[in-house]
Amino acid sequence: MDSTLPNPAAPKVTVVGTGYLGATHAICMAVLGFDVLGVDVDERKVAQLRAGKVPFFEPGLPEKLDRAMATGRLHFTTDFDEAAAFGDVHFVCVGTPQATDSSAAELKYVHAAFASLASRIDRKALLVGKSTVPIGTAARLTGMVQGLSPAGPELELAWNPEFLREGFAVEDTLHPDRLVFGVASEWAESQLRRIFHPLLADGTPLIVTDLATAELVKVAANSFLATKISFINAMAEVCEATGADVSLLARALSLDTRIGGRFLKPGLGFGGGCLPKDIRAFKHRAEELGVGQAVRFLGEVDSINNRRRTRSVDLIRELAGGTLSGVKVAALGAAFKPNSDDVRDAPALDVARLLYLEGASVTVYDPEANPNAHRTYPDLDYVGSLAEAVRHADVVALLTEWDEFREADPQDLGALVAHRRIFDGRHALNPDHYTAHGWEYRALGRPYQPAGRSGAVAAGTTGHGPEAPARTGAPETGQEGPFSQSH
Ligand SMILES: NC(=O)C1=CN([C@@H]2O[C@H](COP(=O)(O)OP(=O)(O)OC[C@H]3O[C@@H](n4cnc5c(N)ncnc54)[C@H](O)[C@@H]3O)[C@@H](O)[C@H]2O)C=CC1
Ligand SMILES: O=C(O)[C@H]1O[C@H](OP(=O)(O)OP(=O)(O)OC[C@H]2O[C@@H](n3ccc(=O)[nH]c3=O)[C@H](O)[C@@H]2O)[C@H](O)[C@@H](O)[C@@H]1O
Repeated sequence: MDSTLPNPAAPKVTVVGTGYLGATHAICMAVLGFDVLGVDVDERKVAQLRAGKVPFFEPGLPEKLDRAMATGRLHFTTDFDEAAAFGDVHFVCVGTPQATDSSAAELKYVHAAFASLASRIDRKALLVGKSTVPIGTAARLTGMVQGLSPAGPELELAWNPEFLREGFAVEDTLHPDRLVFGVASEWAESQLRRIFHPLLADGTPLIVTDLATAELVKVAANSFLATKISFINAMAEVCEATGADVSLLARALSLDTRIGGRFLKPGLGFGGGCLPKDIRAFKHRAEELGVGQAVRFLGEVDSINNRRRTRSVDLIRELAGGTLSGVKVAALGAAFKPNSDDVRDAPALDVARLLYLEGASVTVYDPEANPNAHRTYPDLDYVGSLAEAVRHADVVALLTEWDEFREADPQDLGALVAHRRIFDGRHALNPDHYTAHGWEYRALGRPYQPAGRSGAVAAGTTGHGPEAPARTGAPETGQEGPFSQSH
């Protein structure tokens, strides 16, 4: 597929909501050859995008934005009149965060975006939801938009859920594992086939289904991923009670090709703007539908995940000698995962906050997320380098597994700290490297390793740390083992 050639037959598309998902979608659509108009209510964001700047950290996206802007096919606006007149296919990518007063999804942005478009569209057109929504939303929106639009039933609705991962957003958009079209008519399907033709021609598997199934595929996928992570973290709890080692357990499990190693990495658990709120909203919606029992386990998945955060604080307190009061902790990482500046429901930042609330003096360093973290928790101390963070630290806590932390030299770090004590919240380090340099090492679900002693297993068999290539030994071709970065 040559994605640089303009496609004269391509419809013009608008993308409403230019956050993590929408900006990526708009930019990639332009790269694929479409004329694209990105629309947002946030004037600052639109101004940044117009100036050729991606408003968040996403590897590879700035280069794609440059390329798309250079073609003259990509524009941004806050004007819905312009958006309604621009094209005949409109993608909606606005946020669906957790409601402030319940575990349900907040749908007011989705309603506003669909209403803003529908009330202005007076001809045959397709509105395509990409936001993650509770099952039944698309059917309800269909009635709403057709009632609002001068075009009436000529205005159709489809759902095209998105599965991209932050940190890999460009790759996942241009080379997705699958496409899902939730449609109510052949015409809607044909429009989506036209738009996604470059990816379909590339062999991307396609599932065409009804609106409800498309909505459900998305929340079911995120629920499965969250459950897999909480499963291994539940095993970590059992390991903590028995002296077993969850790292080796995960490795052994992952070698069963039916289980696989992806999303089986133990540690601080899942966060971000999607998995936590999506499992809660799904459970809430299932209860409304009278099938709450079917997904009751998602409450347990959530609880296991949250317990990892408080357990991390316990281990850091133990490392500090029993109290956190007045203890200087270097918190390495704030983002919910590496290669992202997103701190929404970030386990790392949550642990830093809990340590601070217990009286620790917490110094946070994240290579990209400091500004977002500072906006979220201004009380914590933020510094601009790893060295500044660890200087005079009583305990170092690795909370997000950025390469910079994985690759740090334990001897160099040791020269800066007050005490050589490290908590590895992401199973990202080789314990033996640290203990050999006089560090006390603690990790969730692993036996205690005092300074100067090797672990229960020889380095190299654990698959830990930078020495173990991410994919080595992974049982599924092209997939990561449980010890690699959480892709
Ligand atoms: N972030 C991700 O990696 C993925 C997100 N999703 C889903 O996509 C949706 C969006 O998520 P994010 O991009 O992360 O959220 P975000 O918060 O980064 O972006 C949402 C954008 O929508 C804009 N917006 C709000 N109301 C609007 C309106 N009425 N008209 C126009 N723009 C409006 C906001 O100003 C913001 O720029 C959510 O439903 C999420 O669950 C799905 C897959 C991946
Ligand atoms: O709906 C969404 O927005 C997206 O949510 C997740 O993507 P994302 O949140 O970007 O990040 P993940 O790579 O899934 O990681 C989520 C969290 O799980 C943690 N994780 C991941 C894998 C693992 O083995 N262990 C683990 O603790 C990560 O550290 C991170 O905090 C899904 O992977 C995407 O398919 C989906 O589109």
